[in-house]
Amino acid sequence: MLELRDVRAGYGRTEVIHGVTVEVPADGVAAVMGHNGAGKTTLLRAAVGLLKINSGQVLFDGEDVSKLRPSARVARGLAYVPQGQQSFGQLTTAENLQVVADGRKRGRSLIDESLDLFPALKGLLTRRAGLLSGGQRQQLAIARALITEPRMLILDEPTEGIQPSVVAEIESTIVELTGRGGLGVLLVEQHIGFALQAAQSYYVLESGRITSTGEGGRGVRSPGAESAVRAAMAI
Ligand SMILES: Nc1ncnc2c1ncn2[C@@H]1O[C@H](COP(=O)(O)OP(=O)(O)OP(=O)(O)O)[C@@H](O)[C@H]1O
Repeated sequence: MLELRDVRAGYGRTEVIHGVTVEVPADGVAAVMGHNGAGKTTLLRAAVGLLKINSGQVLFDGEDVSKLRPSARVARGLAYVPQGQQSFGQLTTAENLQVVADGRKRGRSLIDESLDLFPALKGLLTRRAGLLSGGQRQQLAIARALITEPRMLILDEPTEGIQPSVVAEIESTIVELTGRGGLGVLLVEQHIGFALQAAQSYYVLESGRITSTGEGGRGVRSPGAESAVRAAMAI
C-alpha cells in the first residue's frame, strides 16, 4: 500500500499541494481526478520522489520513503509512467522493452508477459517507437514499467489524447493486472468514466486540496460515483 499523508509540496516558495492524504491499496486502483493545474502531476512527482515534499509523509508498505531518492523507491517496487507516453523514439518497440529488461534475470519472460498484456505491440516490435500512435506509445510505456516488476504503478493520464477503443483496452488491462493481486495503481485521470470504472477509491483534487473522496466501481461502471465527481468538479 502507498500512503501520502498530509503531504505539502511545490516549486520554490510556491506551495502547490496543501496537505494531501491519499491511500492506494496494494491490490487495486486509486484514482485522482481534477482540473488542469490542480496539482495532480505535482502530487505524483512527490510520491515517486522527483519532488521533495515540504512536510507530511510518503509511506510504502508502511516504510517512510519520504527522504529516499527516486531510484531507491523504484528498487522497492514503485514504477512511474509520466504523462506523454515517453519512450526512446529512435529505438524500436523491441529495443525499448529490451533496455528495461537488460540485466534482469527473468528479462526475456518479463518482456513476453508484458507483450501478452498488450498484444497490439506484438506486431510492432520492429517499428521505431517515435512512429507509433499515441495509444501504442502509451501501451509501450506501461509495458516498459511492468518489466520492472512493480508492486505499485503510478500512471499520469494514460488515456490522454487516445481513441476510445484503446482507452477501453488500457482500462481492462489495468483492471486485470490489479485483479491478479500484488499490484496497486495510483491513477491520475481526466477521463472520469474510465478512472471510476477502474478504481476502488477516488479523490478529487482542486487547487492542491482533496475536496471529495469515495468508492469507485472496481471493474464495473459506477454512475453514482461519476455524478458525485462531476458535481465536485462542477462539470
Ligand atoms: N516545474 C514547475 N515549476 C513551477 N511551477 C510548476 C511546475 N510544474 C507545475 N507547476 C505549477 O504547479 C501547478 C500544478 O501543476 P500540475 O502539473 O501538478 O497540475 P496538473 O493537475 O497535473 O495539471 P494538468 O492536468 O494540466 O497536467 C500549476 O499551477 C503549475 O503551473
